[in-house]
Amino acid sequence: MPTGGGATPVIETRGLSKAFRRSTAVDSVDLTVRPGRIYGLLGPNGAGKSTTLKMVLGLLPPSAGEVRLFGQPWNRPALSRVGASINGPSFYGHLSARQNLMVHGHLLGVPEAEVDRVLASVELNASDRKKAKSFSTGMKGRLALAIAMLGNPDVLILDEPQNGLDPEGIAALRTTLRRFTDTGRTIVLSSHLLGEVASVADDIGLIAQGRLRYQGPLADLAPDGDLERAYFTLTGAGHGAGAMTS
Ligand SMILES: Nc1ncnc2c1ncn2[C@@H]1O[C@H](COP(=O)(O)OP(=O)(O)OP(=O)(O)O)[C@@H](O)[C@H]1O
Repeated sequence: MPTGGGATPVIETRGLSKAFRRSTAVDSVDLTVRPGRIYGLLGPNGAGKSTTLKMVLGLLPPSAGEVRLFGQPWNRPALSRVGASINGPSFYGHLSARQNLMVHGHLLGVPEAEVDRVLASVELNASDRKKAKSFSTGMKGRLALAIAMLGNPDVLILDEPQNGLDPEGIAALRTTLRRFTDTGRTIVLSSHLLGEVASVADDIGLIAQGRLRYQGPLADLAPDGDLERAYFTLTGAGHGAGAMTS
């Protein structure tokens, strides 16, 4: 597996900040996401994860700081190399998985064969006519992932992709994500669940109250192996929030 040690970061933020009227959601965050890695952006509810990812994707303008993509200042053409799923699955409920992908594929100019390849990679059945609105949470998640993967992006940005999945779904997602990064590509995913991020990520960015409290390999987050204690120490959260870590 590539480690991306000395390679140009795929995503970098420097001093990235976002102030809303009443609060600072993201406060001078310096992310460094290296190629070939699964980077887990971890933090409690309201920590600033989604806001950070939205600024990386150009969906929200930063109040201060900068985003670099593939070693260049943020630019829209570079986004064609980035697939994303933000704010939960979004698709046409009255269409099947394949029909949904065909719509998105058409917009991206993606050939039909690519649609079928992506469907297969998330283990959705191309001939299944079931409508997306009646999908299980796991199937909806796989469809959202497939939409993000269309067009063969170099980077996937996924906001809480494990939300609502059962252990089997999380294991299947892990396999799909690992297959993606095995070819040198990169994933950034956010989660407020320590256990879920720890089960997939190579690197961790731990954010709390808008500030980055830790960034580096998962293995170095808690050298003594006690991830939960490290999480609470770094986020300043009370142990009353223990349920959020499993
Ligand atoms: N459009 C907005 N207007 C005002 N405040 C906002 C807006 N979007 C987010 N916030 C606030 O910014 C803070 C960070 O929110 P954000 O959604 O980035 O957190 P998060 O880490 O993704 O949380 P969660 O795990 O709950 O999704 C929160 O206090 C939130 O209420």
